[in-house]
Formats: sequence, C-alpha cells, structure tokens
Amino acid sequence: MVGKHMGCNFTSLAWAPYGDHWRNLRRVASLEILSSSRLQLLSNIRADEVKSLVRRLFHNQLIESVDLRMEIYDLTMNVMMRMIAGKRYYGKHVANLEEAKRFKEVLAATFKVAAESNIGDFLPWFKSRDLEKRMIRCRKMRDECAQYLIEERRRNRRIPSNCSGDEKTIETLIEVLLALQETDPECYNDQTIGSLMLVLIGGGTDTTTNTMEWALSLLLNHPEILKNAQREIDNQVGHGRLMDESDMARLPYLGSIINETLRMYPPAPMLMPHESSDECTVLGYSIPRGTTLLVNIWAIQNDPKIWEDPRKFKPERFQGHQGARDGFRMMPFGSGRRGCPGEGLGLKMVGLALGSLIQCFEWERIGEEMVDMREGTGVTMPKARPLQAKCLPRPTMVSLLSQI
Ligand code: HEM
Repeated sequence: MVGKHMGCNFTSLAWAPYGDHWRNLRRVASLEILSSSRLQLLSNIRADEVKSLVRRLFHNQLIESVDLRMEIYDLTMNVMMRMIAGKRYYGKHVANLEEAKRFKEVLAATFKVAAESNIGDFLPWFKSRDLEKRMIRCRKMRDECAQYLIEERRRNRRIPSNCSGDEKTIETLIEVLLALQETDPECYNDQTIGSLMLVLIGGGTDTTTNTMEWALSLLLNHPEILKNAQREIDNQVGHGRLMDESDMARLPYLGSIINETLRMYPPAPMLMPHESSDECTVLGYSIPRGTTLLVNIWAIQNDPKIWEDPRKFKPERFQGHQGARDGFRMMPFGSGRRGCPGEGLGLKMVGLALGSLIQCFEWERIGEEMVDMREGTGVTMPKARPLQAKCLPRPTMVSLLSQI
C-alpha cells in the first residue's frame, strides 16, 4: 500500500519495478544528484550545517543534557533541504516559519503512515480502509508541498539552465531537474521531480540520523573506544581547525566505528522489499515470478556463525577494510542494482558529523546507567528511546569553538 500511495503508484525511484522508467530515474539520481562530483560541489552545505550544530552546542552550554536525536535530525534535514531546495526548515535562520511547520508536519505524517504494519499487504481481505485513507490524504499534502517548492524555484531560478563551470556550484537539485525538464519536459515532468525529491528526503534523513544516534550511543557505553577515536582525530587533525570530509581517509578507526555500527544496527534491517521478476530456483526450491523477498540483513550481520561475538561492539574487526560492504555478510546499503545510490552521501554526512562531535566535545552518559540500546519500530530501525547525553566542550578546543 505504501508503494501504491506514497510511491506514486510504483513509479517513484524506490518503488518502480526494474525497467526503462526505473533505469532513467536511477541514472538521474546517480549522475546528476548523488555523483561524487555533485557531492563535492555541495560539500560546503554539509560543512556549514555541522559547524552550526557544533556552534549551537558550544554556545547553548547544554552541558547536562543534549537531546541528540533532535539535534542530529535537524542537521540531516537541513543538509538535505539545502541540497534539494536551497532552504533550511529546522533550527535558526528559517525564512518562513509557517512553511517550515507545514513541511515538518507532512514529513512526520509520511513517516508515521509508512511505518504502520499493514496486514492487508499479505492478506488482501484484511486491508485497512482507515490506513489507506490516511495515506491518500498524506500523499496529497506531500504533493502540494513538493509542487510549492518546484514553483518557487521555477520563479526564482537564479541561473540560466545553460550555465556551466563554477556557476553550477550554487544550483540546487530542483534546479538541476528543472534544467533537464527544459530539454525533455515529458520525462522530467513536475510529478517526477517532486517524487524524486521526496524519495531522496525519505531515503536520506532517517537512515543517516539513526546511524549517528546508534553510533554515539555505542560510544557512550564504550568510553574507551570513544577515547581511541578522539586520540586518532587529535593526531590526524589536531586542535587548530575543525575536521573536514577529506580527513576521513586518514581516520580509519572512525571509519571502523561507523562500519561496526552499521553492522550491529543496520538502518534498513530488512532492506527494501524485493520481488522476483522471473521464476527461478534457489537451493533447489522453485521461486515463482512475483514473489516478495525480504532479506533479513540484521540476522546475517549478527550471525554468530559468520561473526565472532556478533553482539559485541568491536570496531577493530573492520580495520584494514575499505568501505561498508563485505560480500554478502555485510550489506547495510543492500547489494546489486537496487543497492543504495546514496551510500556516498550517507557515509560523508555520518563521518563528518560524528567526527566533529567527537573532536569538539567530551560526551558522557546522563547517569550511571548504560544507554538503553533497545530498538523501537519504524521504517528504518530507530532507538526505542531518544539519546540524551552530557556534553562538555573539550578544553583544547575552546579557543577554536569560541571563534566559529
Ligand atoms: C547510512 C545511510 C543509508 C543507509 C544505511 C541506506 C540503506 C539503504 C538500503 C538498505 C536500501 C535498499 C537496498 C536494497 O534493497 O537492496 C536503500 C535504498 C535507497 N536509498 Fe539508501 N541508505 C542510506 C542513505 C541514503 C541517502 C543519503 C540517500 C539519498 C539522499 C538514499 C537514497 C536511497 C534510494 C533512492 C534508494 C532506493 C534505490 C532503488 O530502489 O533503486 N539512501 N538505502
């Protein structure tokens, strides 16, 4: 039902079946939106938002208790919205509070309906009419929001579509898509642009937010590992500047912490539902065409037959590894042609934000008790209880922090 209503009748990038339409969307997303060169052009947005989070934590002096889930969510939403539409909806410097409020409500409603179990997907005669009505209502509100942003960009297009070179650095993703619309209006119609935009927001925010929240929770429960990460950043980056994305190549321990978090708490524990496009045979079983396949990567990545002490947080096990993929035993971003196209962006956001928080602050649990690591419910796997922590600027960083 989510694919039908929120996935624009199975035409959005995440829901479209394999074929020309999906291939085209995927090409646009990978080449025009999430390619390394485009991500590089937009790296200042990520750096700017992380800096503003660090500044906020420093100046607010929220020593006793920081609501980290909220802070991280605001960060990822602002990064995504600035990349896509060139505006912030969270925290300070929000141009239109009413518009931001409406957008947040629509997004919250989307995540809520998308996360509801729908037994009707498996037993059609139990279909919930109430859930379906709410989805239809929610889709209407989402489409209105997306259309509003598209119209606004169309009116205010700052750069002619035939611009090139450095000028392109200020293009938002809607502008990129509007430029493509000029060359092929049928293919890049407003509905396709709106749906791509919403898929990227949906796919890119909760996944990265949850990864950072789980990682920080694990670190608070393992202060010795937090200290090791801090030591690595001190050695490689120092105290005279904030870390940047290019430092990640020299911070393998931080990379291992992220990999270990993605192994233990993959944000999409069952990937996306897949469907066999043809009849096939697997281990002697005949699988009919059209069978839904849910891949339980949580079970694979936490399988004691494959991983030693799988429930132990041991970043060291990833030392010497490149990236977050490891054959079929580790695939937090999925695998194959439907694997995540936002892996590069996701890892950049998580690496920079997590590294900067570790570089600038001392983090401690609120009390003696360990951080509650129980899982809640949702489209992506959230923590049952939002993470709260004590936060103290590191003495070696105070001078830099007071200048940013
Ligand atoms: C830590 C961050 C992220 C994780 C762990 C993650 C994980 C995943 C997974 C497991 C899938 C399904 C793969 C499959 O079923 O084989 C997926 C699909 C997808 N992800 Fe991500 N993702 C992350 C970040 C992002 C970001 C930042 C974006 C874009 C801004 C994004 C956009 C998408 C899209 C559009 C799809 C559907 C692709 C298709 O069906 O062709 N993801 N992601």
